[in-house]
Amino acid sequence: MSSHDSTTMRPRRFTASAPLTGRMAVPGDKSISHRSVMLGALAVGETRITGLLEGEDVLSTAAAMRAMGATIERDLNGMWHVHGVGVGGLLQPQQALDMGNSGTSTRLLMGLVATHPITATFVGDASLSKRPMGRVIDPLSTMGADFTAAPGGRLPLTLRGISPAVPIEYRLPVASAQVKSAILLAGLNTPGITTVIEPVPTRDHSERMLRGFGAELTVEIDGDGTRVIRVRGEAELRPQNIVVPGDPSSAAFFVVAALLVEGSDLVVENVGLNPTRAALFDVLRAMGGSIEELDRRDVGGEPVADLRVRHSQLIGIDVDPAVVPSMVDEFPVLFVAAALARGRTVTTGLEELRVKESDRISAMHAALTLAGASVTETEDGLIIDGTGGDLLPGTPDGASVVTHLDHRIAMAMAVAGLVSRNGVEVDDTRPIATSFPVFESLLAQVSGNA
Ligand SMILES: O=C(O)C1=C[C@@H](OP(=O)(O)O)[C@@H](O)[C@H](O)C1
Ligand SMILES: C=C(OP(=O)(O)O)C(=O)O
Repeated sequence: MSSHDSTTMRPRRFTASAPLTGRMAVPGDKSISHRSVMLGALAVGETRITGLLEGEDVLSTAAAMRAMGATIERDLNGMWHVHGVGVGGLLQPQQALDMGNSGTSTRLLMGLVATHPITATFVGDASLSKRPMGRVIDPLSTMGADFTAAPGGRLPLTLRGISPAVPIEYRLPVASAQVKSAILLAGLNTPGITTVIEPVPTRDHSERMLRGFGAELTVEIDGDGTRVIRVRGEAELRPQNIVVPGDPSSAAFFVVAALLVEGSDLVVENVGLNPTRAALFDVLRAMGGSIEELDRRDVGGEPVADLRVRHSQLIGIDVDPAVVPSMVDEFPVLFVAAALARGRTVTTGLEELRVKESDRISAMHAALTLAGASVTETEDGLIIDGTGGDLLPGTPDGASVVTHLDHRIAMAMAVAGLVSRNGVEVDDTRPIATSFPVFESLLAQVSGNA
């Protein structure tokens, strides 16, 4: 599908909202959902998953694991049942694996296939086909896998896996949980110890879940914070009962919307607050946002709380680049918060945003500018001078913001529409279904339009 295919695009104008009130729950965490399906598919026996995110990205992972031999079914109560093939037991897929829009599916599955004696071709949509895969091709080649990729190390690509593979010690050149996870998953079916050295911590769901499934995995933290992660190969994974916590990256849109829309007082239930994911909420609090944690608890080995969010006058800040990995997907909606804050917000260190589903720095620069915000683009971030709480003008008649097949641009600009005078026209809402299929219905519910 093309991002400019006007025959099938689904445009929508998001307009000024009534206060967001009541209680709502966001769907399951996307990162944890992908990993639940993958690890379940590698365990021998039945893994049961409650709260799985049923978004297109996770369904791409499930289809690929089925194509490689796992049985994966959803029952009438919404519980997912995965019967795995065992580490080393993945079968050669008969057709190309369609990864849709999902970078996580692609990179993590490349890790799995790399150390099995099978060949798989990975294809994806126009957005995914622009994204760099060299960052996983390099370490997986060192382990012995062989790749034929489109120019620039992109999809479509064919991967010939190898078994036995060679264990490696790899220092991540870029802060990426996907690269880390690809290598750890490759290490599962590799004799000996595979080591990933992570100078900047990224989301640690793979480490937590691999341990939970019974893999021998250790994490050592050096004096300077560098993490050394070792996994012993030829692992035997044991099936698990998994409860997936709510996705903080999805909660982010409603938290920001409630902070910005006057009169809002909203409780977002069951939000995952793993410290490697939750920096957005700290940054918003530092900007003056009222976000209260209620009933902190553990769900599926992850910290979770209900968040009570009340409308607040936000103040611009300089965002510390050290927090970037722990809120990497939340910058589009943070930019919207900054556009309504009093004063200037400066973000730096966001180079990775340029290689997500879209170049999120330039996409948000263009989108917010069209909606009437005051935004300057730099090499590695945006500088935003906020309105001080006044509504944004909104997009002019006949013009719409371009989402470039990027769900987070679509949802961030939907939130901008709620605090605009004329509304914000988004060119295509279809990408929202990759991570948050019920976004629009939840928005209608909490703003009293259901
Ligand atoms: O490991 C994961 O589940 C993810 C890691 C991040 O990507 P990078 O590893 O490319 O930073 C993030 O942007 C993505 O949405 C999910
Ligand atoms: C970057 C994202 O996902 P992925 O890399 O899996 O496409 C995201 O969900 O914002």
